[in-house]
Formats: sequence, structure tokens, C-alpha cells
Amino acid sequence: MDLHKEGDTGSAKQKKVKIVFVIGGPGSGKGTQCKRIAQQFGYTHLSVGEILRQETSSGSETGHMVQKIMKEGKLVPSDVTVRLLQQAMQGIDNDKFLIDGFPRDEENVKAFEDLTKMEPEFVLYLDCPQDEMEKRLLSRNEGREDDNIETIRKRLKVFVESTLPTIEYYESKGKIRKVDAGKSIDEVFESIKVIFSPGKDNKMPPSKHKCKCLIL
Ligand SMILES: Nc1ncnc2c1ncn2[C@@H]1O[C@H](COP(=O)(O)OP(=O)(O)OP(=O)(O)O)[C@@H](O)[C@H]1O
Ligand SMILES: Nc1ccn([C@@H]2O[C@H](COP(=O)(O)O)[C@@H](O)[C@H]2O)c(=O)n1
Ligand SMILES: [Mg+2]
Repeated sequence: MDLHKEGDTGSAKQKKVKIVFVIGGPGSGKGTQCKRIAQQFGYTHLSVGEILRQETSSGSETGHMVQKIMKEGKLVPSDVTVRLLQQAMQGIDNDKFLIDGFPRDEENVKAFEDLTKMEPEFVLYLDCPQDEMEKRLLSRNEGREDDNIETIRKRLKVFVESTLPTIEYYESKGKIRKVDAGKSIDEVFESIKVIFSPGKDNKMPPSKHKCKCLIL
């Protein structure tokens, strides 16, 4: 995928596309914070869950398959997810992308790297206690088919078993920027602003974070 944007002159001068992944458990506030980051820092916000939900309404065979998987709180195969994400990115004239809810497992990481030959600038990790995430999702009221206690518990389990290892992977590359997402929306955004503010040395040493989540 060519995600390098050419300059106005059409010369060989190319602008590097900046990608930030945003991960965290279900209900950690990814969508809420991404909206604010996009608005304040000029990123295009792409929610991978939202892209997949749009596919479910297309009536396609893939859409039916995706709907069934999402209803069960499982992960959609990476080739499908990355293809849809790639299509969404190609249609946008911006060089800064905030990719919400991606990657969810090591297969997502590999598919993205293989297809795009790109890496995220950094990975924003919203770290939130499990009971708080559960409480938020149960009162979200957006009519999502997967916001019921049974599916929420399955999504939390997928987060612990499949997504946390990707955090360790990016930690080993010094790319994790972790914030305490258990605080109020405004407080969380204050911590995030420091990370995104230009000129700040926001590099953090690899954290010693170990997940305290219980395997459900
Ligand atoms: N810091 C916060 N404190 C209290 N409520 C919050 C906070 N952040 C988000 N919420 C609320 O919690 C719910 C879930 O937030 P949001 O949709 O942003 O989470 P998410 O990480 O995108 O979840 P999912 O993975 O299910 O898409 C929403 O109703 C939102 O308004
Ligand atoms: N990389 C991804 C992202 C999402 N999914 C599926 O979508 C569901 C909802 O995602 P949200 O980010 O909106 O919570 C999620 O539970 C998965 O079923 C996925 O497979 N891969
Ligand atoms: Mg979301």
C-alpha cells in the first residue's frame, strides 16, 4: 500500500504518513479520547470496530461473517480487518492517522506490517481497571449488539489473552505511551495532551506494567 503522500509539485519529495495506534480494553475510552485527539491535533480518527460494523450493514457474505464474530466478542480474521482498514486509509487525504482499536492481537500486527510495510509512530495504551470498563459498557446505551454482560466478559478475555501480548511487543520497541484511563474523561485527556504535544520529549522508558486483569 502506498501511504506516502506526494508533495504538491509532484516531485520525489514525499511526506511520511504518521500512524498512531490506540489500544485498551473494551470501554477504556478509546473512541471518546480519539475524538478529542483528532479535533485538537489534526488526526483522522479511524475506528476499526466502526469500519467492521459498517461492513456488517453491507449485506455482503463477509459482512455476515463479521457480524457473527463480533456478536460473540471474538476477533475478525486479520486479512479482512487490514484490507478494510487499508481501503479506509486510502480514501483519506491526511498524513496523520489515529487508528482506534487496532491491533488486537499478534496476527493483526503481522498483517499490518506485511501489507503496509509501515509501523506506528507510537501506541497509545489506555489502561483501565476491568470493573470500571464493565460498568461503562453496561451504561453506554448505543445499541451495540456486543454491549451485554455475556459478550462484554468475552471481549475482556480476548483483551487479556490476545491484545496484552501486543502491548508487550510494542513495549520492547519503546513505543508504548500508557495513560491511566480510569480517571475522568477530562483528566485522561490532560495526560494524553502531553503525549501528543509537539516538542515534548514524551518518550517513556519501557514500563514494568503487568496486567492485573483476571482471566474471566
Ligand atoms: N474516563 C471516562 N470516565 C467515565 N466514562 C467514560 C470515560 N471514557 C469514556 N466513558 C464512557 O464509557 C463508555 C465507553 O467509552 P468508549 O466508547 O469511548 O470506549 P471504547 O474504548 O471505544 O470501547 P469499545 O472498545 O467497546 O469501542 C461511553 O459511554 C463513554 O461515554
Ligand atoms: N482490530 C479489530 C478491532 C475490532 N474487532 C471486532 O470489532 C469488535 C468491536 O470493536 P471495538 O473497538 O469497537 O470495541 C471487537 O469486539 C471485535 O469483534 C476486531 O475483530 N479486530
Ligand atoms: Mg470504541
